[in-house]
Amino acid sequence: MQKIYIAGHRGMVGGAILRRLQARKEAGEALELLTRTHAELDLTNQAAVRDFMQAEKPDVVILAAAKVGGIHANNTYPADFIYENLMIECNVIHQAFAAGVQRLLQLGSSCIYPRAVAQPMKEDALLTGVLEPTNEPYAVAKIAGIKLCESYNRQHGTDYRSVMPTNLYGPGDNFHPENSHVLPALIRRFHEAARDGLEEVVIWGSGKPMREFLHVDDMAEASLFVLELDKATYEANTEPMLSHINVGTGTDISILDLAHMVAKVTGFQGKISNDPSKPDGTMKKLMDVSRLADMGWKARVGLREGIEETYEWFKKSEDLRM
Ligand SMILES: NC(=O)C1=CN([C@@H]2O[C@H](COP(=O)(O)OP(=O)(O)OC[C@H]3O[C@@H](n4cnc5c(N)ncnc54)[C@H](OP(=O)(O)O)[C@@H]3O)[C@@H](O)[C@H]2O)C=CC1
Ligand SMILES: C[C@H]1O[C@H](OP(=O)(O)OP(=O)(O)OC[C@H]2O[C@@H](n3cnc4c(=O)[nH]c(N)nc43)[C@H](O)[C@@H]2O)[C@@H](O)[C@@H](O)C1=O
Repeated sequence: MQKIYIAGHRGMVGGAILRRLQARKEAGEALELLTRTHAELDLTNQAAVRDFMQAEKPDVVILAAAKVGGIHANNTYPADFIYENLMIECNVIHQAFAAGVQRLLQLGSSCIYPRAVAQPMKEDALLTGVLEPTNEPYAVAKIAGIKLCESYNRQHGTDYRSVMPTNLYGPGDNFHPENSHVLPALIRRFHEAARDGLEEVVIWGSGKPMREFLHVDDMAEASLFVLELDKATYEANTEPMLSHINVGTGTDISILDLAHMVAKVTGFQGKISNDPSKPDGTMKKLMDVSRLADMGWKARVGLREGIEETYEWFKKSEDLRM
């Protein structure tokens, strides 16, 4: 029996990972799935995390809990983003180690890479330049997460791995009008405009930035794929001080083209205009996904198909976190 703790199981990614593992358990795999809500266990509380890890002693930890948000939230609450994410990572990774956990997977983000860097971005672009200012505090915390895992591996011989997702979306996303990422924000805004017969929808910034979008089910599958690679394969495809693995689709789209796609899916037929007072952020951040592809994994869900599915979920869901 393998006991797996999924931190952040009520979030978009943690929820998708939990669903996959639950399905495997129902199919007969010997798994014990351990979860705690934020209210039951605040991961920024060191003593609470220590007590939990010591009491439960999981075999494997999946760290999908984090303070997460789009460009506006990152820019408006930088202290929350750096403090909470550093605390969560330090507590979960250190207390997992102290409780004897040998295997751990943590999720970072594509924003760890410098803002002006060769595209597509390879794993070895880490720490080669200046970060994008709109999310620098969050990115610094995510880089610390990678370095925590590498340091425990080097000093203590643990097997702690990191995946770096591109921009994610799908069922369970946060559809808050200001604090969410672009795709859920646009789904909600275009849906409401179509429903209310509005003539115009405004998108933030110039519409020119390019973004790469990965469906959360693909992300959950990739997370478990990396976690379950045998150690020799993982080590042959990474380096001790460059141990993270990019996860993405390898293709991107402009925000304006994305807006047109969401308009089509939601049935909005009016005008799309821009609000140049809002930040563009990084102009391009396309992942080089060859490390993962060489190990045998690639994304499956197409963007249009994924948006249609997410839109159906959005219309049915009563828990939109907004
Ligand atoms: N969404 C995206 O586009 C991307 C996400 N990622 C990374 O993927 C991971 C998962 O993100 P995603 O699923 O989208 O985020 P969500 O916001 O959907 O989920 C995060 C979860 O973490 C929980 N959480 C946050 N703070 C605490 C805390 N102090 N104690 C306990 N639980 C806490 C949240 O609970 P509650 O809501 O109750 O606070 C929530 O359930 C994160 O590491 C994120 O940085 C990386 C790239 C892109
Ligand atoms: C995943 C990644 O997410 C964040 O980075 P980001 O990619 O810049 O995030 P975003 O999804 O919020 O925006 C993408 C683009 O889209 C534009 N845009 C248009 N209209 C809306 C809109 O209505 N909402 C939002 N949020 N953006 C909009 C917006 O101006 C920007 O040009 C990081 O902070 C960090 O958290 C991180 O790692």
